[in-house]
Amino acid sequence: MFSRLSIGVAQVVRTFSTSSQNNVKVAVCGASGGIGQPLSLLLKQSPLVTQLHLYDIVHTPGVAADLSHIDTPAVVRGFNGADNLDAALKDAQVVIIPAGVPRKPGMTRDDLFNTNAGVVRDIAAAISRNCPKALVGIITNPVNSCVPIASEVLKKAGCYDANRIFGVSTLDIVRACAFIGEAAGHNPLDVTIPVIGGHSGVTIIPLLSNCKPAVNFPESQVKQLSERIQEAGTEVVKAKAGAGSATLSMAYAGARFALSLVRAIKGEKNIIECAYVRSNVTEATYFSTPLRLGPNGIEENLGLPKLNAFEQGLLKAAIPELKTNIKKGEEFVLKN
Ligand SMILES: NC(=O)C1=CN([C@@H]2O[C@H](COP(=O)(O)OP(=O)(O)OC[C@H]3O[C@@H](n4cnc5c(N)ncnc54)[C@H](O)[C@@H]3O)[C@@H](O)[C@H]2O)C=CC1
Ligand SMILES: O=C([O-])CC(=O)C(=O)O
Repeated sequence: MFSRLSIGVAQVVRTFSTSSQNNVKVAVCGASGGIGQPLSLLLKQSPLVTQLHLYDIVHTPGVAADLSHIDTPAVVRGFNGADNLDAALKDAQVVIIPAGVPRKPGMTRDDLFNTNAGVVRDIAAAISRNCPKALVGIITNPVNSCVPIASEVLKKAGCYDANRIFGVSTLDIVRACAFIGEAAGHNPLDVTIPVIGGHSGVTIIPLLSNCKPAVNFPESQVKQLSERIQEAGTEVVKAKAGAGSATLSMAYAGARFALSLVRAIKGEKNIIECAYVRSNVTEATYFSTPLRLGPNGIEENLGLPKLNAFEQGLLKAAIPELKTNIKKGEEFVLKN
């Protein structure tokens, strides 16, 4: 069930040596939220994490006390309020950020910019002070703008390393595998597919032509599946009817991505994930493509997979939107 997450079942957890020299400290910023809590649970369940720091502006003492009673090796500490942000991040090797407000029906991800831009800016500034070498995964929306925001803040602080800053788009891949698995009659865990571009509407580019095992859907179904993957976040926002956006599937996807970073830090080879990163693959200066991960973040950007005519059309539609989103993030840091 958890094969994509690579987290241990109880037996694995119990046999894991806590004296491992490969300690990995992970910090979650926004740990008390709809994503933050189940994400922190999945990280606590993993034998790969040895220290788990939970930061939020509310409720972290309770979340940390609760999780700390789970019989796995990770030592859990809660950090509440802005005064404790620096301590939460001190020497973290992986920082995952689901802090900020989610969408309500009728909103776009870009409508979250005004609230969430400042949240990401302040956390990025704290990263520069306390853990400039951390691998950072940004979940907060709008991801397309928040990654440029964090990058500009780190540049200003003189510690920017493009290989270490990731926009987490793993949920798009998880959804693509689920929907294609269902449509093709495959176990979704056997499906792999790159989803490239960004993380909002038309900027999400699923590459069904690169799906493994290969799928042979009629054109109309390829279009319908691609649009469903692009609009899947909105599908959840509508179904939750005012109670927020995807949290549980995002926690699953976020844990998978965070644990891929942890495994890379521990020296595991050939870990490939798509993520939204600084890029020269297209005209957009940030773009998600498959990446080979290593202890220092991106080891190799595997570039643009081969696109068919339909997918080239999706790419063409995505670029102007991505450029606008990126510019908005960069200008925010210049002015604020
Ligand atoms: N990248 C992706 O694929 C996805 C991204 N998201 C985004 O993730 C974000 C969080 O979503 P939810 O967990 O559902 O929201 P939520 O409202 O349930 O939780 C957000 C948490 O962030 C905390 N927070 C707010 N300001 C903060 C600050 N300055 N410092 C630290 N913590 C702060 C809140 O106290 C709250 O606990 C949203 O922006 C949402 O749009 C959601 C789903 C998928
Ligand atoms: O749709 C949203 O607002 C949250 C999100 O990014 C997703 O579920 O993909």
